[in-house]
This record gives sequence, C-alpha cells and structure tokens, in this order.
Amino acid sequence: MTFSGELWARGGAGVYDEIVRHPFITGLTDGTLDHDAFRYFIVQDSHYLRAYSRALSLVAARATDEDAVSMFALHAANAIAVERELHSSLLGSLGLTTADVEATGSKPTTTAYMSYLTAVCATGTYAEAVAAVLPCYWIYRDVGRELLKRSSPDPVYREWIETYGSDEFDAVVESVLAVTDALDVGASERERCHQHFATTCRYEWMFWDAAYTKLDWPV
Ligand SMILES: Cc1ncc(CO)c(N)n1
Repeated sequence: MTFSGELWARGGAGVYDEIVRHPFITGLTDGTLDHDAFRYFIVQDSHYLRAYSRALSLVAARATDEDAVSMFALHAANAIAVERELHSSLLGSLGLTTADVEATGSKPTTTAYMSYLTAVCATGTYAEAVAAVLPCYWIYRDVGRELLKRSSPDPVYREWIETYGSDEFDAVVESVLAVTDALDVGASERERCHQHFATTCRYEWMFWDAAYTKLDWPV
C-alpha cells in the first residue's frame, strides 16, 4: 500500500465518514445550514488560511527536493490568494467585511488547529510536516467533490463547493499525494506521521462542528 493509503486507512477514512454525514456538511447541500454558521466558518477559515500559509512555507523550507520546495511555496502563496479572493467574495455575499474577521478573532478550535499545524511544521521532520498538512488538502478535495455531486440550492454555498470540487484543486491534491508517497520515512517517524495525520483529520471534523455549534471561548 502507498504511504498516503496507509495514512488514510488508519487515521482518515473513519473521520471522513463522520465529516460527510455531519449536519454542517449535509446542510450545505440540503439547504438546512443557516448563514450564521457559514459566516462563523468563513471568518474562522480566514484566520486559519493565514496560519496554513505560514505552515506550508515551513514545509517548503524543509523539503528535500526542489520540485517540492517550489510546490509548497506556491501553495503557501495560493492559500493567501484564496483568503483574499474567495473569502472576500463570500464575506461580501454574507454581508461581512475583513474588519469583522479582525474584530471576531480566532475561536478555540481554530486556535488549537493552527497551533498544532504550526508546531509540527516548525519542530517535526519534513515527513511529519507533510503528514500534518495533508488532511487539509485531501479532505477538502473529497468533500468538495462529494458536495458537487449533491449540488446546493444556495449560490453562496455553491461558490465554495465549486472551488474545492474543481479539477484545479484535484490536480493540487494529486501532486501533494505524489510527494507524500515518495517520502523516505523511518519506522519511528512513520508512527509520528500517523499521529499527526489522524490529529489534523480530527481537527478538520472539529472545525466544521465548531461552526455548526458556534463554539466560543467559555470565558
Ligand atoms: C480548516 C480548513 N482546512 C483545509 C482547507 C483547505 O485549504 C481550508 N480552507 N480550511
């Protein structure tokens, strides 16, 4: 089995099944998700993408071949571009501005997920860093494609779905999977990769759940 296949089988598949049946995800296509939950999500995702971009820059810096350096550096730049383009368009449709993003700040799950990604990418090995960022790509691609099949009555949700369900995003994810499968990973490092992959998959579920329940700081 490929390394990515192993990671998915142990830490991804079970969580992914929970994600596609989560009411936030099913609500995007059956019209039951209220815009407030989606506003929460987009605002938090704006914070998330800034940290994600920096995490990808760290992965780029430690990549061992120049194609991978160039790929992760490009994805780091694209994460900022998505935050500026997709998000400003979605924020506008939802009646929000970037000032609202700043005023809201980052909520507990966003903060925890960003901190975890940053820590692994800063202090783990190159393979550990790749394993930690991989679910962000992979889960969004699979969710995007699944939702594209189901379609949505809401034009705001459709815009989001079309971005992640697109062939362009699929090509991005396939290139990261190829890099993952070419990694030379030692035995103990492999276990740590499994842990990081499983943890960030869980954070992906928690990120949607936090938007659905509008989780806030308790004090
Ligand atoms: C939380 C989260 N994970 C992954 C992606 C995909 O880039 C995103 N935009 N947000």
